[in-house]
Amino acid sequence: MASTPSYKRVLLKLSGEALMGDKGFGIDSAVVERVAGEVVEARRLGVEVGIVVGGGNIFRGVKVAAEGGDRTTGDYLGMLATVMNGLSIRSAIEKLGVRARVFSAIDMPVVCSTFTQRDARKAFEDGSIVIFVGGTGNPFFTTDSGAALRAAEMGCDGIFKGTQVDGVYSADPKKDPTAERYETLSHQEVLSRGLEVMDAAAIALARDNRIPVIVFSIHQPGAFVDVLKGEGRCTRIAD
Ligand SMILES: Nc1ncnc2c1ncn2[C@@H]1O[C@H](COP(=O)(O)OP(=O)(O)O)[C@@H](O)[C@H]1O
Ligand SMILES: O=c1ccn([C@@H]2O[C@H](COP(=O)(O)OP(=O)(O)O)[C@@H](O)[C@H]2O)c(=O)[nH]1
Repeated sequence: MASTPSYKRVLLKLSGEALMGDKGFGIDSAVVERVAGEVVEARRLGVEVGIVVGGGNIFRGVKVAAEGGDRTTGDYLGMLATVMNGLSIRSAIEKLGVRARVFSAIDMPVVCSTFTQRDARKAFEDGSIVIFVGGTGNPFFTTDSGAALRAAEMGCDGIFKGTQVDGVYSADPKKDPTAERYETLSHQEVLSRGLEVMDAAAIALARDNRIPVIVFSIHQPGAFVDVLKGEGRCTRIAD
C-alpha cells in the first residue's frame, strides 16, 4: 500500500447534502471547516485539488418539478445553491492560509470568476485550490456530470466522489441492508448493473476520458486523504 498519493491533480466531488451535517438544511460550518482541512492536507501532500460542490443541501430542481413547479427554474435555483456552498468552502480554505479560487459556470463576476478552461488551469498552476460552482451551467444536468466534465477539462487523474456512503453497493445501501459493497468495478459494470451512486452521464464521461472514479464516505474524517494514499475504505471504478 502506498503512503504518499500517486495522484497529481484530482477532482473532489462534494455532495451538497454532506455539507448540512445533522442540520437537515443549509451549511454546517463545522463540516465545511473539517472538509477544508482535509483538502489543505491533500494539497500539502503535493496533490492539486479541484472541487465540484453540489447543492442538494439547499435546492434540487427535481424536487421543484415533483411539486408541480418549473424544472428549468428549479435547476437554476439548484445551480445557484452550489455557488453558496462554493463560497463558504473558499472562506474555510483561505482561513487555513491556502489560496482558493471559485470559478462559476454561470457568469456572476461580482461574486466569483467566470469559468474558462485556461484561467482555471492557471489557478491550479499557481497553487490554488480550485472550486467549480454552477454545475455544468445547464438545466437537466447534475453536479456529478459537472465533476466529470471539469475533471476531463482540467486533466485530472481521478474523480473522488465524497458521498453519504462508503462505496458502491450492489443496491442502494440506505434502502437495502443486504446490499454488498464492491472494492472495484469498471465504469461499464456500473452502467450495465444500473448502480445509482453517480448518474450515468457522469460515469460515461469518466469512462470515455479514462478517468478513475473513487467513491468514499465524506462523513468519515480523514477518508479523503486516506483514499488518496490508496489506504481508505472506498470503491474504485476504473477500466
Ligand atoms: N448502488 C449504490 N451504491 C451506493 N450508493 C447508492 C447506490 N444506489 C444509490 N445510492 C445512493 O446514492 C447516494 C449518493 O450520494 P450523493 O452523491 O450524496 O447523492 P446525491 O447525488 O443524490 O446527492 C447515496 O446516498 C446512496 O444512498
Ligand atoms: O449542471 C447542473 C448541476 C446542477 N443542477 C441543479 O442543481 C441541483 C443541485 O445539484 P446536485 O443535485 O447535483 O447536488 P448534490 O446531489 O451533489 O448535492 C440539481 O438538483 C439540479 O437542479 C443543474 O441543473 N445543472
